[in-house]
Amino acid sequence: MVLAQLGGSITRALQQMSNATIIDEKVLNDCLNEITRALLQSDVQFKLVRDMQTNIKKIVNLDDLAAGHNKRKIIQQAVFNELCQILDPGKPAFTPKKGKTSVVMFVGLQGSGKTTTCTKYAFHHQKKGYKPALVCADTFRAGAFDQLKQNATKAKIPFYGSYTESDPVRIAVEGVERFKKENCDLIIVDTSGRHKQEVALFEEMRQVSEATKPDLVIFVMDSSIGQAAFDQAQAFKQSVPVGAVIVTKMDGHAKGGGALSAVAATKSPVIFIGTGEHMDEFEVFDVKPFVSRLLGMGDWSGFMDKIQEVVPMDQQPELLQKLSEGNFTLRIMYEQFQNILKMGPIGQVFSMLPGFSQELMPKGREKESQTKIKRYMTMMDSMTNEGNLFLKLTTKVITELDSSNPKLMNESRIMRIARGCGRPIRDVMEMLEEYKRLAKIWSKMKGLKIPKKGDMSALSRNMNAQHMSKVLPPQMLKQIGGMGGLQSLMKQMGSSKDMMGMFGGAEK
Ligand SMILES: Nc1nc2c(ncn2[C@@H]2O[C@H](COP(=O)(O)OP(=O)(O)OP(=O)(O)O)[C@@H](O)[C@H]2O)c(=O)[nH]1
Repeated sequence: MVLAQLGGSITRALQQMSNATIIDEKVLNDCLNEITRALLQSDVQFKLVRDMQTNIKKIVNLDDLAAGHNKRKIIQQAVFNELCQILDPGKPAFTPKKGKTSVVMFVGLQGSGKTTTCTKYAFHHQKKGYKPALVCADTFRAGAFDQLKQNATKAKIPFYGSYTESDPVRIAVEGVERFKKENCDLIIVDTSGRHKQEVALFEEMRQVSEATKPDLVIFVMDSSIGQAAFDQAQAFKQSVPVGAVIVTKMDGHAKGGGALSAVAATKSPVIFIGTGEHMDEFEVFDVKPFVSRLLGMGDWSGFMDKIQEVVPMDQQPELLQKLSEGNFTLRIMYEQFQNILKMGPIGQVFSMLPGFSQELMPKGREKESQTKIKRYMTMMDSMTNEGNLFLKLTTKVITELDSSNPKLMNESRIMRIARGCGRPIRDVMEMLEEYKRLAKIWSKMKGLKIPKKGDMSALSRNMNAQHMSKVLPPQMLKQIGGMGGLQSLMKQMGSSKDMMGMFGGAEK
């Protein structure tokens, strides 16, 4: 996944350095060399890496380190600042306004994912209430119009193009005019690509740009182009006024460091990344959370957003209430499993937690745990649900799924469940053991203060390190630096709403 290896290497270099008893110039240099190597291997341009190393050396004061301050944090902060600096050109990209016509032109080499990305970009804005439209000014590649037409039809986005007209400028102008009349507020022009940077391509791009006067030109770059990224991005910038970058195929094996180089070359921010072939495999790109995840520092706000995305708002207060009562039922476990499956790759979600790098969750393991979750859910489907009584207390009916007393799961019930789902008895027992383990963890949440509006971010605000340490997997807790590390982390976090508060000094 996205630069995971780089993040892992940097985290290891920092770890090694903070293990050293005395931090002198040599130890610092070793650490920086290690980080430099990792960046170069990830295809970040040589000059950028060299400048970064010089800057860090200027910033990091060895006397501070010797005085016993948190060495790892000081260097990590410096690396964080430098990477943010590279990725943040200092001015935001143009953002289209709803109800006011904007023209956005896409440029990039053939196969970079330009056409796919145009549709993703249109679809993203459509979901936000914009009225987008697509114009296919790619007359170079046979089939380009059909591809755009197909994508646009799928997303129900109006499109314009021609099978016969060979002049891209004419098509672009006609398309933009048509959609202006139709009051579209986001007109996206897809242009031709070439296999390599050619004079003809740049000339065509320049003409389309002059004729349509785009508010924004987006340079689309394939993340796997490696060290060529800087030069390629610069060549495009010299022909048209590139104002933003979208890096595609970040889901592949690409090292991804080229993205950093492209920003430096175009002095334009990365605004989205493409993470798959499908329409919604498209993520807004934010510098600080990205770098933070890269360095294993976590992205608390991203994590909370992810949770809010999957636990429907109306279920949140109820869930919190139950947890605060220490009432963790099998049904809650079932619902949480459902949520975990909805969250997407677990490694990706965990990488948002501080101290946990994505590299730690090997791909195979991820699949394994998803399969296990699904297996547990199948078994739970054989448990008594509504209408099928488990216990009848005087006023309340409790089903197996709603019980929080595992002792009531006797042998005959276990045998019935195993028969019902066609799994061996030991599997059902394993699932119940897992439930007991989780129930024990969550019982520690008893007494948690429930915020009035009951949202998940408020939950984390009220969590103290004690609560948190009991919920985190032991391996993760160890990574953060045990209870002490967690306490200081939470203190630094202040408000978990914005984990970046932790990096207060990172603000420029
Ligand atoms: N895995 C993955 N594939 C992608 C992504 N973006 C685009 N692709 C694929 O990359 C291939 C090329 O994408 P296109 O959109 O056709 O490329 P293009 O740059 O428009 O090519 P031209 O129109 O010839 O200039 C297609 O197979 C896309 O499905 C991405 O983020 N991840």
